[in-house]
Formats: sequence, structure tokens, C-alpha cells
Amino acid sequence: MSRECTFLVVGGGIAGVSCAEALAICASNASILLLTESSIVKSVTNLVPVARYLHKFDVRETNVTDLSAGITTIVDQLEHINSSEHWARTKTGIIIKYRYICLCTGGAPKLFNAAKCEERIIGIRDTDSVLELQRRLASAKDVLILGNGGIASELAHELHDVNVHWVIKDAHISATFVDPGAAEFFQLAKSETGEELGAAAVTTAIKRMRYSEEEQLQQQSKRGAALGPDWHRNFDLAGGDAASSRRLPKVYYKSHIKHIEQLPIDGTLQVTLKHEDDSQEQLNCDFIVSATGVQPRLDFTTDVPLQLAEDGGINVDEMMRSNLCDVYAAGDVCTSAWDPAQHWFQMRLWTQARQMGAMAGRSMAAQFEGETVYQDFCFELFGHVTQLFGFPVVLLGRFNGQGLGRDYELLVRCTRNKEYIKFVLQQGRLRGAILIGDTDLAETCENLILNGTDLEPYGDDILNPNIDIEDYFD
Ligand SMILES: Cc1cc2nc3c(=O)[nH]c(=O)nc-3n(C[C@H](O)[C@H](O)[C@H](O)COP(=O)(O)OP(=O)(O)OC[C@H]3O[C@@H](n4cnc5c(N)ncnc54)[C@H](O)[C@@H]3O)c2cc1C
Ligand SMILES: NC(=O)C1=CN([C@@H]2O[C@H](COP(=O)(O)OP(=O)(O)OC[C@H]3O[C@@H](n4cnc5c(N)ncnc54)[C@H](OP(=O)(O)O)[C@@H]3O)[C@@H](O)[C@H]2O)C=CC1
Repeated sequence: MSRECTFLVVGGGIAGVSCAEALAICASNASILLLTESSIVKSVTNLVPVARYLHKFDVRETNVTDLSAGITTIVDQLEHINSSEHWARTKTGIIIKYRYICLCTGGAPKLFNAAKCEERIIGIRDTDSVLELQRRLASAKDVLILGNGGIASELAHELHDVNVHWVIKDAHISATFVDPGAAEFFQLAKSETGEELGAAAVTTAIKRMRYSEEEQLQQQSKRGAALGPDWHRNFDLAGGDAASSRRLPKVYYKSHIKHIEQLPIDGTLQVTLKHEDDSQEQLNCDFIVSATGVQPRLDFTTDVPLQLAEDGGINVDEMMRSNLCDVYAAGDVCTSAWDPAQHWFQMRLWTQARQMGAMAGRSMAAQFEGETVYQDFCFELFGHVTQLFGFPVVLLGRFNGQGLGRDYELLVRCTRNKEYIKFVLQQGRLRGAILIGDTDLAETCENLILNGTDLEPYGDDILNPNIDIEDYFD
């Protein structure tokens, strides 16, 4: 059996669907085919602007047949691409002749490797994996979460009726997203949940510090698309030990797993942790959630090797082109290999999957129509809107001083249990910000970063709670 199309998009996650939708707008007369291994695809809904270039949105699961008019679909798996002859073959043997192809095959959890105990180590990616987590939780008393990024932070907050052992390499929680100050803010808020907050609790503190000082202070399914914002709202993540319901997760800082052994009697895992000071500690758990990042998914072959980045992603240029002729890539499967703008860097997130998918769609359409297209403005500024430990969080620019070396200052305002605001300043200019709580500062920060406004003359007043900085600069 064979099919023919102008544009072939592979993957029904947010990148693939955004790409196909952009094509349906920009090249409405061309044939667009979406090839995806699951009949459930993801699309963006309820897009709400948080600032000029920053949006929050929900992700909807729909059946492939409900996609916009102009997009036809095949539920199958890509097996091989012959880029020289412009055709692809699926697992069931369908040959698809295409003019342009975009690979949006996402990623898979990069699991902690422990020989003989694999069966008790799980990752979270799609609905199936959460159902598996739920199944194991039902009879579990102790769970070990390994990793310190998005998934670990969400699970540490959401799991209940189970003892949570959270093992992290760093000196503070949620290190991929926040700094030690924000981590402490979250932990305090979590431990005080339900308690009455006294007057002292809402005192605001402002602190400015050099980076180096701060450093001294802290010594149906088939495999489907990745889950997304608020996925845990749809699942009850209760364990099998109601007695532990109110206990906070136990965090093992600066630690890593040295050894795991499965006990013969009941299959429990006996885990030996090694701490930074070389001391060791043993704990038992029913299973481990390895929340240790993603690796790009490339379960197909190509006639000419794809050029991959160090992290295993397909290298793409600013037009989302790979090294193969007329082969594009977007989302978690790709790695940006262009010279990034001053305030942008790649993180494997919904937002970027959507932006890259749409960019690939526009870029392919322009190539087809013989038009010129420029890289979208969204790649000028890193922006991420999320929720952590029940708080709204906005991350902008180089929010953790990424790539700034030691040459920057931090200005922090913190109101316990209410808000945490951190400005990353370099030579008086705002280079990044962490905004936790309902701060209403996202758009102002976005402008300050993009305009490179000199904030030196305002000193610490820039975060003075009695001064409305929105009025100052709008
Ligand atoms: C638990 C969890 C929570 C998350 N929470 C957030 C969040 O709050 N905010 C945020 O910004 N990001 C979040 N992310 C990250 C976000 O989900 C991903 O960055 C994003 O979904 C990537 O989209 P994608 O389209 O590139 O890949 P995916 O969503 O993985 O989609 C890839 C698609 O390709 C298909 N596919 C793969 N191989 C083939 C093949 N050979 N043939 C055919 N089809 C194939 C898959 O079935 C899938 O449909 C979360 C991720 C996880 C796992
Ligand atoms: N709210 C949100 O925005 C959310 C986003 N996501 C996204 O989903 C994807 C998957 O999430 P997640 O798995 O949490 O990935 P992340 O990349 O967010 O975090 C992975 C964490 O695991 C650590 N790690 C890696 N290898 C090991 C190891 N062998 N032992 C111990 N720790 C290790 C990393 O440390 P180090 O960095 O030092 O290597 C890092 O702290 C990510 O792209 C994430 O951004 C997920 C959930 C929520």
C-alpha cells in the first residue's frame, strides 16, 4: 500500500499537532498527513496571554480524526526514511511519498539503570505510565523518587498516603527550575499548609547578593504523547498507607544511589545511598520513580545518518531543518543547533514544543511556496509558565543565571507563603527572573529584559513592595 502527500508530520504530541496546524494555515491547498502511533493526539486549548510573548494554556487530548480540516492521519509507526528518494515506510509496510517531512517523535524517560531491579524502576511519560504508577502505589508504603526536575517536584507534592523518599544530587529541591531561596520558600509553604499564618509570616524581605556570596551561603492505548500541565489533576496518586498521609517527603540532599538489591521475601528494594561526605545510608522502598530526564526518541532508521547533538537530539537550525534534505524536526526530539538569542535557551517543555512545531510548519510551507520566512520572535526570550508546589511560577530569560558565569547580581523579594521574586541582574540590566505567586510582574519583566533597560539608578527600590514597578515602567 502507498500514500502520497506534500507534507508528512510524524508524531501526535504538541509539536507534531502544532506543526500540522501551522501547515494547514500556511499551505492550505497542500496535502498534509500526520503519522502517529497513537490515535489520541494532543492539542493546545485555552491559550491565555500572561505577558506579550508568554502564554499559559491547557492541553487537550483529542482523537486524530477530530483534527482540523485539511489534515489527514494514519495511526502507525514510522520505521524508515529514505531522504534521498523522499519516501518513508511505516511498521505495517505503508510507503508514504512526501515532499517535506517533519519529525516530532518526542522523547522517552531516561531511566536510572540498575541491573536485576529494572522491573521495580519506572518512569513517567504518558497516560499508560501514570496508570502503572497508580497501580503500584495502591499497595505501596514507601516510594523513592530519584531526580530533581519537573516530574520529581510534581510527585513530591502530589503523592499521598505513602512515605516519599526524595533523593537529589543537589543541595536544594527543584534545582532544574529554581534557586535555593525559592526552594526554601516552597518547603516552608508546604510544611505550613493548613496552619494559620501569623502577622510575622507576611513580612517582606528584600536581599541583594553577588552570585559568589550566594554560593558561599549554601554549601488505549499505546505509547502516546507526553503528559503536560496539571496531568496529576486527573489521577488520584494515593499510596497504600493512609497512616503516612500527612507526612512530608523526606529529602536526601547531595545524595546518589550507590547500590540496589531486591529482597527475596517480598521483592522490596533495599537501596544504599551515598552522601556527599561519603557517608552511606540504607532505606527500603516498594519501587523507584526515576524522574531523571528525557532522551529523544528515534525508533526509526534513515538512509543517511541524522546529525545528532550530544544529548541525542536531532540537530536543527533556526528554520528547524536537520542535516537531511527536506527533513525537519521539532519538539523534544530535536536540539537547537543555531546561535541562540541572548535571552533564550532550549528546555524540553510544552511551550517550546508548540513554538518549534509551529516554526517548522511555517518554515516548510515557506520553502514549498518559495517564500522567505524569519525565525519567530518567541525564540528571543525564554519563558515558561507552570505550577510548582501549588504556586503559579513564571520563569523568564536566564532565570537561574544560566550561561552568565559569575558576573551577575541577584535581587530577591520574598513574602512568606505568598510570593518569591528573583531578579537576575547583569551590569544593571535584567537578564532573567523567577516569579512565584500572583506577582503580576511578568509583562514588566519581559519588557525590561527585552529592552535592556538600565535599572542601576533605581537600586533596590526596583523590588520595593511599596513601589508599583508596573507603573514605573509601563
Ligand atoms: C509527566 C510530565 C509532565 C510534564 N509537565 C509539563 C509542564 O507542566 N509544562 C511543560 O511545559 N512541559 C511539561 N512536560 C514536558 C512536555 O510534556 C514535553 O516537552 C512535550 O510534550 C513534548 O512534546 P513533543 O510533541 O515534542 O513530544 P511527545 O509529546 O512525546 O509526542 C511525541 C509523539 O510522537 C509519537 N511517536 C514517537 N515515535 C513515533 C514513531 N516512530 N512513529 C509514529 N509516532 C511516533 C508518540 O506516540 C507521540 O504521539 C511534562 C512532561 C511529562 C512527562
Ligand atoms: N512543571 C513543568 O514544567 C514540568 C516539566 N516537565 C518536563 O518533562 C521532562 C521530564 O521531566 P524530568 O524527568 O523531571 O526531567 P528534568 O530534566 O526536569 O529533571 C531531571 C533531573 O534528574 C536528575 N538526574 C539525571 N540523571 C540522574 C541520575 N542518574 N541520578 C540522579 N539524578 C539524576 C537531573 O539532574 P542534573 O540536571 O544535575 O543532571 C535533574 O535534576 C523535562 O523536559 C521537564 O522539563 C516535567 C514535569 C513538570
